[in-house]
Amino acid sequence: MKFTKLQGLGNDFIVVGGEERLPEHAAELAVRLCDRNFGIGADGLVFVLPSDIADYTMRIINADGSEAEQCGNAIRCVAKYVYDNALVDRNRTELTIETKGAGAQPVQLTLGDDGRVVQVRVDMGEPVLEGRLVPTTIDGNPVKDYPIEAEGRQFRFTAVSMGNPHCVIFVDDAAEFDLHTWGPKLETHPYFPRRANVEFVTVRSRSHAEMRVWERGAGPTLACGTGACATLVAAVLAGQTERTATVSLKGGDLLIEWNERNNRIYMTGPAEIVFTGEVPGNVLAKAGAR
Ligand SMILES: N[C@H](CCC[C@H](N)C(=O)O)C(=O)O
Repeated sequence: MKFTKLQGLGNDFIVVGGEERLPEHAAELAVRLCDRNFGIGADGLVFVLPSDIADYTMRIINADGSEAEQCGNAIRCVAKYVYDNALVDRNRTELTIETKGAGAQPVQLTLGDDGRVVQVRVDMGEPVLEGRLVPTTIDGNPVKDYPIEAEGRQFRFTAVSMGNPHCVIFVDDAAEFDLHTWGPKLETHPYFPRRANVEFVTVRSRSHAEMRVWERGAGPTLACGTGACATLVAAVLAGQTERTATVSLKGGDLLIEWNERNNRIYMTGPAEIVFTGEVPGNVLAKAGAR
């Protein structure tokens, strides 16, 4: 099985094209191939599949084998993958990528001098503050600055769905916060029936926030695109930033805009191909794949 390894701000993915549908062993494959010792190593395994409503469909499987509804850094990587590999008409720098959580998402490509994608602006759709995915309404109230307890420690969080669930918590110093202790405890908190991505945020100015993330199904990653979108939404709701701000992650910066006119979130950031390769049949067999 041929693959391409890509990364967006150090959030890294194994991207596989050429399949007609999601392989039945996708979860086992993700666990095996994302392993950083026994596999290729990545935060997730991404399949690029045909779509009836967009140029391509992206299916993202976390390193623990769970499928996510959406993934911001991966969608930028998929946009680069399909364009650089001429899987779309190369006269087009505006494409659409279908995701489980947000339908057909428009992406705008920025090309470098070599004619390859260097940056992608993604229409991430509207944030969801109410409803099904993440209980952003508890006792009928939108979950904004809401108390949550984990092993005797009290936090206050804002729940935002970007197609996938996010729990955003403001702390004094995100870069120094004990992510490894509190991230997993909050990821699996009973408030989140499908678990949640957990973002710890420090607002630095009206146009700049710093964020560290514990991702559902992947743990501490260097960057989370949907998490950066959720961070901006929570910071605007808290009156702490403007609707356009830079979110600084451990792996780098994303520009996030929450458009007041259409309520949609736009995320702009890089995507890079690291290497290509092929998984031999004996490794695939260990993951139960044919
Ligand atoms: N772990 C996430 C999926 C990847 C999201 C993140 N890598 C991004 O860039 O948005 C989830 O289970 O919802």
